[in-house]
Amino acid sequence: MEELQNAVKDGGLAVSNLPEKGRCLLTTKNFYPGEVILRQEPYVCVPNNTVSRCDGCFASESLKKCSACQAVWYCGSTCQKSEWKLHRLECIALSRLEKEKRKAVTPSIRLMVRLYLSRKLQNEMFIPASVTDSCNFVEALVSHLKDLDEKQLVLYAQMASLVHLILQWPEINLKEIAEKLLQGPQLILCCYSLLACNAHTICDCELRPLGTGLYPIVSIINHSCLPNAVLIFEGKSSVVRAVEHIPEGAEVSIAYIDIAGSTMTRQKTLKEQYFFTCTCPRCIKAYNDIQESAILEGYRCKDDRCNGFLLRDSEDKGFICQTYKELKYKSPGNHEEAISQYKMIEKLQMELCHPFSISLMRTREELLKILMELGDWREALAYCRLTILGYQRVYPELHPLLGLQYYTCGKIEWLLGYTEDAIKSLTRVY
Ligand SMILES: C[S@@+](CC[C@H](N)C(=O)[O-])C[C@H]1O[C@@H](n2cnc3c(N)ncnc32)[C@H](O)[C@@H]1O
Repeated sequence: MEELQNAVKDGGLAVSNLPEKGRCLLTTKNFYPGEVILRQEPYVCVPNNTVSRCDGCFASESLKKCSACQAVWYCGSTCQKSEWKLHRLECIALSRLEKEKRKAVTPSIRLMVRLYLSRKLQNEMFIPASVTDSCNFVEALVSHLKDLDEKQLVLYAQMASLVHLILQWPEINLKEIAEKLLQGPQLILCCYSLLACNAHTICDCELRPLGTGLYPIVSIINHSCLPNAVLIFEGKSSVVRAVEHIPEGAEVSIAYIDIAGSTMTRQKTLKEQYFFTCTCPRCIKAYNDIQESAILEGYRCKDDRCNGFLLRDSEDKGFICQTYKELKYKSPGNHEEAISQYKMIEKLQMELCHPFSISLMRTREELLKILMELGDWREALAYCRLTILGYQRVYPELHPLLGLQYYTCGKIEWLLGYTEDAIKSLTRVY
C-alpha cells in the first residue's frame, strides 16, 4: 500500500479505503474542469473483433495477419515489434490450437490469455513490472466471484476451460504461474470475474468502442451517477479528466454505466454488473427522482384527464416496447423503410412518453444516424438538435457524449453553410 501511495502521490492523488466501497482514489490537491487527473497505459488489452484491428495501435487499415498464428493483425513492423514480447508466447499457444478452436478465441479469451502471459513474463523479468503495473497489483483488484449467479458462472467456466486449453503447453506451467490459492480453470474463472468488474472498454475520440483493456489504477476509481471525472482514451492510453472542480481531499468518481437512465435502471445495472447499491447524491434523492424517472422512462397515463406518466416497476419489463427492440436499425439496410418505421415509433413515443423520455431520445439518435448515412443533412440537423435537448437533461455539462453531439451538430451546420450556428456549436464543443 505504501508503494502504491508513493506511486500516485506526485500526481496529487492518494489511495484510501472506505468501509462501504472498498478502495478509492482521493485527491490531495485541487483539480479543475478539463484537467487530467491520471494517465495510465493498459496492463493488458485487446482490440475487439467487430472489424480487424492492429494489435499495437488498434488501426483498422493496411493490416497484415501474423503469418504464424493467423489470428492477430498488425499495421506494420513498428506495432508488431512493440507487441512481440507478449505475442511471441501467445502466438505459439494459438498456433497449437485446432482451426475450429482457434475460431472460438474471442477478444475476452485473448484478454485472459494475455493476462496470464504478462504475469509469466513479469515473473521471469522479461517485461518490467512497476508498483502500479504488476500482476500482484492486478490480483488485488475486486473480483466478486462469490456474487456470481449460476448463469454467469457457467459462462465464465466455459471461457475458462478454453483459456486453460490454450495455456496448456510445456513452456507455460499453470501451477507455477498460479502459485496462489486457486489453480487452473478455477483461477481463470476468478480472473474472469475480476475482468468483468475492472476492465474498461477502450473507445476512440468519438466514443466508439475499439477494444478492452485493464488499467489497474483506473480500476481503483469508484462509481457515481453524478461523477466528477470521466474516463477517455488517447489511443490505448487511459486518461481520467475532471468534469468539475474537485477540491483537495475529495473522492474521484467516474460513471461505470450510461448515466442517462432513471435511478431504478441505473441501480439495477450496477447491482447486476458490479454488485453494489449506489448511494451517490443522485440515487439517494429518491423522491424527486421518481418524477425524473417518469419523465425519462415512463409512459403517459391512459386517463386523458391525467397529466401523469406511468413508470415500470423493477420486476416488470412490460413497458419496454418489443417492436422497438426488434426494429433496432442495422446498417446497411433499407434506409427508407427504417426511417419510416422509426418515425412511426417516434410518433407513438411522442404520444405515450414525456418529451424528455430516453426511449424517444434513442429513437431520434437512430433516425439521426440513418439520415446522416443518407446525407439528408437538413433533417439530420433537426434531429441532432432534438437529441441535444435530451442529452442536456441527462448528462452533466462537460460530459463527452454531450460534447460529441454538439460536434455532430456543428459539423452538419457547417456543411449546410450555417456558419454562425456552426461556430456557436463548435465553440461549445471546445
Ligand atoms: C472497479 S472496482 C473499484 C475499486 C474497488 N473499490 C476496490 O476496492 O478495488 C469496482 C467495485 O468497487 C465497488 N464500488 C465501486 N463504486 C462503488 C460505489 N459507489 N458504492 C459502493 N461500492 C462501489 C464495487 O464493489 C464494485 O464492484
